[in-house]
Amino acid sequence: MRAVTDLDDAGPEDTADAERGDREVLLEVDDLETHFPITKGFLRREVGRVRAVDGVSFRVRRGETFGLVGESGSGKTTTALSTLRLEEPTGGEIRFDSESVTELSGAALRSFRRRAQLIVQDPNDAFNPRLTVGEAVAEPLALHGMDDAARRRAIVADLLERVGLSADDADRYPHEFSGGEKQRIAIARALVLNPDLIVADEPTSALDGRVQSDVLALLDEIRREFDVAILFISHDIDVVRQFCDRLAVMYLGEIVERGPTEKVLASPAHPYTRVLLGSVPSLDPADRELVRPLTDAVPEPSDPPSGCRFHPRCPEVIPPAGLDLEPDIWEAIAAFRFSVHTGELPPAVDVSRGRTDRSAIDEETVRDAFGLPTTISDAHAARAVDDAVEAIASGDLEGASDRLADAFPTVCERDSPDDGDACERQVRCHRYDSTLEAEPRSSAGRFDVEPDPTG
Ligand SMILES: Nc1ncnc2c1ncn2[C@@H]1O[C@H](COP(=O)(O)OP(=O)(O)OP(=O)(O)O)[C@@H](O)[C@H]1O
Repeated sequence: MRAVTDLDDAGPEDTADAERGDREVLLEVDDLETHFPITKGFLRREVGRVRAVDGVSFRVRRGETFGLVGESGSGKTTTALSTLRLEEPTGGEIRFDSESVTELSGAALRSFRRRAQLIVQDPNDAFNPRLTVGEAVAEPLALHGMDDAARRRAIVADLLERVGLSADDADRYPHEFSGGEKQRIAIARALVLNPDLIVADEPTSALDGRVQSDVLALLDEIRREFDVAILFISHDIDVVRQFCDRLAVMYLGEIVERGPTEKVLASPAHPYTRVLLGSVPSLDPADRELVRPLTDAVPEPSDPPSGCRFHPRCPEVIPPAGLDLEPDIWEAIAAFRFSVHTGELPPAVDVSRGRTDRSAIDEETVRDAFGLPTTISDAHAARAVDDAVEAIASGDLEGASDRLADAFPTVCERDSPDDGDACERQVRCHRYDSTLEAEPRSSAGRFDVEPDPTG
């Protein structure tokens, strides 16, 4: 497996990050797997599994912010909940402060949960409307045995002030506060047991822009002041960029790329990371190429694609060995192949919605609709494309799909890429596999690697 490493020397702004990077590991997650059974009928027979989290590994160091980013449905929340054992993992290993939490129960599990707190997305879901703010924030203290009411009240008053509210707010009720204020109260409650880790699941996505930044700034301040690590979940790579020391990009239950935030975002190595970045206008410097996926629909985690899960959408899917094609011609053929395979057809050839008449579809329409090149230099490829075009024009989608699959096999469909060695940056992509011919196209390129002891 080829490795990716630093492009830049550390600048002064990297110093604090480097210091956090030297600290010991707090949370280790190895090969985490959380599958949900799909059941059918009266006897609830298992007919399949949603592979929400499927072999995820990462480390969070003391006092650092680690971001998990990915589209909706990629498995971020399930990873967060499974890490805290609020959802039962179906496989893998979790260690916190060097101790396994995978088998904990009873008092030991409660003690772990005291040290690892959760903040949820919508602060409206976080509070019992019948408890005052003071009671809500103090509740964990009482549950964990602090009987002295005056002491509880003093701790709550102090925390409310630290999160930018007033000690008097303790006597008010949650509905009297705005969304941003409620999220501040949730942060105070998460801090009350002095945790080592806060898992923040989209803590700002239910809030408006300005309030979002305030809450992020507060979380950052809290992290410094309380020396607490934060596992930060977000679909918004821009927010992760502002807030996290390191990040991992998730796609369909797997981590596809992981590394220091600045480096991953300056030179994203995995094609999916580049697609994700290309879709964020605010991260789009003039020279950032817009990388589009070959197909749009995200497959179901109950039936993920074989090999690399991103391959049917990957603009850098590896061509079959021995095929003599320009990269852009191959990309057009690959887009054709996977659009036909997934049934994501351009409107001009899609008869399924009744808007297009089959008799109006001839071979030229098919070529135009898929943007296929008029000349393909490789005779074998040209023949296969002609055959598939003809099959589609005559209404035989399945025949076209089979012909294209036969003619254009790819290692990305056949084999799962591995993560490579534990190094500062990890990329799960065959283009980083030194046993294959395909070069990575990313500006991250191939470099020697500083091994990362924390993985
Ligand atoms: N309890 C459950 N039973 C069955 N499927 C589930 C369950 N919880 C989550 N899933 C499925 O697992 C997949 C991952 O969901 P998850 O909520 O972890 O993703 P996510 O990246 O956090 O997305 P979002 O940002 O939309 O919450 C989705 O397909 C989801 O429908």
